[in-house]
Amino acid sequence: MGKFKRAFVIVLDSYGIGQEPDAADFGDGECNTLKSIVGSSKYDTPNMKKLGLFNIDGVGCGEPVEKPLGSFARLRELSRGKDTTTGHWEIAGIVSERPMPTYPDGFPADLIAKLEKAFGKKILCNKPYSGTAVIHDYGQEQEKTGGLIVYTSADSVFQIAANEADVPVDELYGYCKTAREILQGEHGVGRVIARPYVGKFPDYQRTSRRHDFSLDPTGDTMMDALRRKGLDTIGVGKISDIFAGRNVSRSLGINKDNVDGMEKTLKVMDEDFEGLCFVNLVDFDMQYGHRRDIDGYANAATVFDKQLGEFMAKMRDDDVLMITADHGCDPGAPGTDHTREYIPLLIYGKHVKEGVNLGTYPTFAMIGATISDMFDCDLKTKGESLLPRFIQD
Ligand SMILES: O=P(O)(O)O[C@@H]1C[C@H](O)[C@@H](CO)O1
Ligand SMILES: [Mn+2]
Ligand SMILES: [Mn+2]
Repeated sequence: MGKFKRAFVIVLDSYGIGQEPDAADFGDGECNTLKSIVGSSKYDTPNMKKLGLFNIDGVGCGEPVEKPLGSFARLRELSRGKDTTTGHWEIAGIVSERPMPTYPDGFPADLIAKLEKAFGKKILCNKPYSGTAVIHDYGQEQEKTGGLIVYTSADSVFQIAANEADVPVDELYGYCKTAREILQGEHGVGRVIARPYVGKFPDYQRTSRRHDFSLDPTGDTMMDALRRKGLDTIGVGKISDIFAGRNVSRSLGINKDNVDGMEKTLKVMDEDFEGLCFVNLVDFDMQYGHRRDIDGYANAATVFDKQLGEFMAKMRDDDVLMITADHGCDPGAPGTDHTREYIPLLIYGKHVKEGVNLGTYPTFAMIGATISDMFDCDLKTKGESLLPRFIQD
């Protein structure tokens, strides 16, 4: 066994650090999620700062520290997408050369007809929409007609929203599974997402029983490589959903919120597993990024940073921590969609050199390649291992 026994990879969903050179191809101009939240009075992340967050190439905000505790890098996305599935798959090693289908004008009529027949229900809306606005605007029609609210975004997603009082969650999951089977090939959207909500007009509330039904990963992932050697691959939050469950040896399930996700992760630290603990903290994106709530996002970053302090204090000598993201969702940008941004990579542990600026790399898959290298596995990926550059001899 090499120097590392447990690798914790924590994805702060949508925590981008500045627009990528090809941001305009994705409809984005100047954008920088980190810069937007650093400006808020709610933002205070001493631990991320100590690790070297503001020492990363081009972050363009915050104060760099003299002696960062971690090694750090800026990663570019090679895949042609700026969504959660594409981003997590690339972190794990897969570069998606072809963009997944998106529907800026809604889903085609013949596809809607096929889905309505399969559901036995009417489809309402069928437009790109913000998920909180769509239930406000269509919730009454949903109650009156018993139809299903279908909507999308700039991402490759097919989202179904319904009031739990009319459509029990398990029934909603059933419709999503049916849609997943139909939405393949040319219409193989990255995710079908169940969006249950409760309440009466105009006070609807989305519940935490969101569930993402992803496409099967289209290439080799770091979980596949680690499982080929019988190592553990634990998922916290929606990691298992994002990879359609493939080679996630144990899933701790959807988090109630980020605090719950970090509490679960802190508990995993008491276990003697060997391999990867892969964590997604989605509130940054879902609760604040898409809602363009700068102070909310900044406060979530501050709350996470406190739990990060607990995590760092609890690490063992043969642990390694990587903190990263999967795309941007700049709360200071126009609209409500993701933004095409570089992601940060902070690496910390007893066997990790302090203060090494690893620079900028062309793909998120550097992470998957590095994890595979740490455990002497054989991941097939375009990423290259950063291990030789930061490992403490
Ligand atoms: O329902 P909302 O507006 O939160 O949907 C967002 C848009 C993204 O495509 C989806 C997955 O991140 O969440
Ligand atoms: Mn995401
Ligand atoms: Mn999102």
